[in-house]
Amino acid sequence: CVLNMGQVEEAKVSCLSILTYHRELLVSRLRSIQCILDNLLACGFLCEEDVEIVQRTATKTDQVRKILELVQCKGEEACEYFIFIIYNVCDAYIDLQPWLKEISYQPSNEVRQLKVVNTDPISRYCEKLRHEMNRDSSFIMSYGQKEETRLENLYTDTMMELFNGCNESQGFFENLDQLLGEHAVFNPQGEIIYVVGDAGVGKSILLQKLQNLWSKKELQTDAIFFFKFRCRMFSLFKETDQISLRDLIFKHSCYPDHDPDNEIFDYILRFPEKVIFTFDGYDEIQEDLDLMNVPEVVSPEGKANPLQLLISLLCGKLLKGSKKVLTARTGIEIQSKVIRKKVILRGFSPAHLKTYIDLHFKEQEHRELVSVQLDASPYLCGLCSTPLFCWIVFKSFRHLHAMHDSFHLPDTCVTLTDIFLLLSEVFLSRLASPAPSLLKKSTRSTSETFTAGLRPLAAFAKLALQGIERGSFICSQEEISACGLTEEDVPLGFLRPVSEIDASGSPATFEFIHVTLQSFLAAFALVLDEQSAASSILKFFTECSRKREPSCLPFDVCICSSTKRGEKKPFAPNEHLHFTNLFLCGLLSKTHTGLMGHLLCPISLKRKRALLKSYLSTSVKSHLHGLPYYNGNEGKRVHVMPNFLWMLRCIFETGSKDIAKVTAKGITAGFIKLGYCNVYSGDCTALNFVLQHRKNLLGLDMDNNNISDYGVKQLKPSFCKMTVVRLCVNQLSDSSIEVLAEELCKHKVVKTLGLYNNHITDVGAKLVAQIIEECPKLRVVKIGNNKITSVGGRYLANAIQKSTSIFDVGMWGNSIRDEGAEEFAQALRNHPSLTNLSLSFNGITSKGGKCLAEALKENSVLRIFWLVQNELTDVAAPHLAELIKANTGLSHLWLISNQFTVDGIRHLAEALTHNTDLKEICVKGNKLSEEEEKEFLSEKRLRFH
Ligand SMILES: Nc1ncnc2c1ncn2[C@@H]1O[C@H](COP(=O)(O)OP(=O)(O)OP(=O)(O)O)[C@@H](O)[C@H]1O
Repeated sequence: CVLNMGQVEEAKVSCLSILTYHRELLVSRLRSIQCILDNLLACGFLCEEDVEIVQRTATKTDQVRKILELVQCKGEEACEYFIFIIYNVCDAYIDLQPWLKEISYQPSNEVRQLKVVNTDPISRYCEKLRHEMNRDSSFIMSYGQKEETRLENLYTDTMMELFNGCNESQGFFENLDQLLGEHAVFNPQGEIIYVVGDAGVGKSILLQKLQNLWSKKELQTDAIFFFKFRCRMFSLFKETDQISLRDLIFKHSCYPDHDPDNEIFDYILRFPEKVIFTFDGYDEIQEDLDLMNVPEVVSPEGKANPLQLLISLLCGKLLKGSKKVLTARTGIEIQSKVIRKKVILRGFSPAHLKTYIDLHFKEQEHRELVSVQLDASPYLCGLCSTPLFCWIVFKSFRHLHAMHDSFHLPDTCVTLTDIFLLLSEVFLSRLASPAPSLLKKSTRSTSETFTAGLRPLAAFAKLALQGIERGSFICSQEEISACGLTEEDVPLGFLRPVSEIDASGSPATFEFIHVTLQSFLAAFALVLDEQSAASSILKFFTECSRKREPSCLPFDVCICSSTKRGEKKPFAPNEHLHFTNLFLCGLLSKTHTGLMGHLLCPISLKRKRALLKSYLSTSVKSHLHGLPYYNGNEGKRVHVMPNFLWMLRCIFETGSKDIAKVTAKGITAGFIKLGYCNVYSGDCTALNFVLQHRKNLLGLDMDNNNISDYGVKQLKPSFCKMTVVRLCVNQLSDSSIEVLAEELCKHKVVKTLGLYNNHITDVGAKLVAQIIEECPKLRVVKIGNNKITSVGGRYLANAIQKSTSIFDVGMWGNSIRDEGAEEFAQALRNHPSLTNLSLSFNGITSKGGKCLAEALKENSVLRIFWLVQNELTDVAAPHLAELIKANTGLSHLWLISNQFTVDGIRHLAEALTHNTDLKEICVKGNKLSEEEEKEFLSEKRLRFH
């Protein structure tokens, strides 16, 4: 080995003297003594007796001293091997790696021949973690335990949309590695990587994929520990339970088998950045906030209630710097200051759905059959963009095929209730003897399957309801038996064992395979229950309609708590209750009277249906009446709340035209704002179901949702009434614009069309141009941040030129460049109505700028012109100056972030002296120094800030 210490000139220094020279450092920094001893012993440098002597030494530092003494006694070879162990097992000797660098250590060829076995507790623990993680994450649960599918055979990417602290979309992740990295961090002080999404959108599977990649060392991260927790586990502890962070990690995640000196935990405390935590399902914690009255935990050694430990971890009071991914259902808000980055899962895109079909169905014939049926039903496609629903639908296809030899879903319009009924039918059909394989025909109809399975179904339903009422998603063996379920019933598929807390080997607790299934079964229990008063079916409606403050994480000090003390389950999210209500509506719908009539007494069924109908009609009326209306430019407007969406979903699920009519009539405003309401494509069918009964025209703002092309297709029949169509930030592609062009041009009532931040290309731009040309009332078109080039720019400019109504056009963030700018210049010459135009972020250079400026001299209507962040230079300045001098009536000119220098700006400033109409030119972010800007201080209309 080579010692490079400056004073010694590239000379070979013996390892023995290195050990002498650096003795002090080694004594203070060397940990994991056992691994050194094991290897020295295995290679014969030490004998058993030596090892015993070391072990008998009292303190760690003395042990190191003893080892150094021994190896130095044994000679140069032993000393070299000693250093080689440190070099080889770098994880365990992380503190000594800089030292190895400092001495420029390179192992000699001789020592390389010797074997080093990593017996370091930390490394062994990491291996165990990876091994267990791999075992636990390799399969996706399927129907019952027997039919598990390998994760890699079914996992399909989903859309992961990024958001900043102001909840503005920042685009999409391309791969999972980006989740943990620095990409899209909007708050470096925040500790939580917050992943939210609707029920069944794939939050747990995303974490599972992350775990699986890490276990195979395929995740780009240097984290060596990974602890996964499900938040529902924290509900299992008693209020009085106190545990330490060590117990939380070791006893409830993965236990270290060999760690006599507690090195692993020490290491975790010292290097929290080496740790990844995933906490799945924050919405499932049902604890009372009062717990948080206990003092905050900050000591890693102290004991505390597990929930409090969780909060301390999440806030960074414990293990600050560790990576923490927290998932929750949409709607659970936590304060931005603890969030590091935020991701919203959007489910399968059409391309993902195609991949998923291919993974799910091996036979080409089946793939085609499924695709054809999906293509025929945008509603079904919308449902299938949620992976859970997609999985059930596809499983049902399979089941139908196996049982009835058919490959068709029963109805063209499938509701969520239908989907969960299908799933239950599949489970219950297991009770029957397998269908004769040759004939492949099932002798049982759906109602026969349900009637035959009524006993276990009712028992599962009761169990589910009890859980929902208690706010618990886990049930014990006793509860299962108490509901009348037998050992044979459990494997039917509704339940699965909870593995994490399986201490004795046999799982003592179970959970429903999915919370949404539990909600469905709870609704079933409400319908089937003939003991309680009929009105008890409405109990969750009452609970959901109770006014709540927005839910907030109970982060004691660092996160707001908007709830009153003492209220039971103050922050308990009620989405599963909403789902229960929704399924109740479905089960009591007219469509399912036939089936339900077999399962409970017809009089009782009739009473429940009538009760539900009358409740819904009354409550929708009072809900609409109570909404805050205000007057805007477009007349009476209303901004509806997410609860309204749930109401729409319920109404659709009932299939009742009467209630839909009542609702349509109750919307007295001419403009509904449904922005940021988490509307997904499937909701559009519900909306359309109601809107088709509306007589008057309506403006609809659905910006910032997740509607996608499927949603637009479902809204098709409603566009005839729409004066305002706002679908900005909604994942729309050109096929949506096709639908819009067809409908809007047919009815010609549209005044505002909002489409910014979608995926529209030149093909869509041509269709928007058609809408502009053919709709004489259209005033506002926002089509910024799409993928339009000069080709699409030309279509749009031509259409604008012909329109006499168009007033405001937003075209920012495309790439129409100079060619497009020239077309717009043509359109602007003498345009009679266009008052506000944005061509910002469009790659326009001075050439395009010149054309625009010249054309605008012949325009006296345009007031506000945006050319922000283009490539205009001083070359364009004289032309803009001419325009300014022409005094056309332009009042605001935005030239932020172009490439003007002081010379160019001088032209503009001089021109301004000839103009009285221009209120301001904003030239912030051009190429002027602060010193240069001072020259223009006297011209207040030239703004640099
Ligand atoms: N990326 C994916 N690829 C393939 N299948 C998926 C994917 N994501 C989800 N699924 C399917 O959907 C089911 C439900 O997903 P998951 O449990 O992850 O949803 P979730 O968002 O955690 O729902 P919840 O909020 O209700 O707990 C999975 O069991 C799986 O069958």
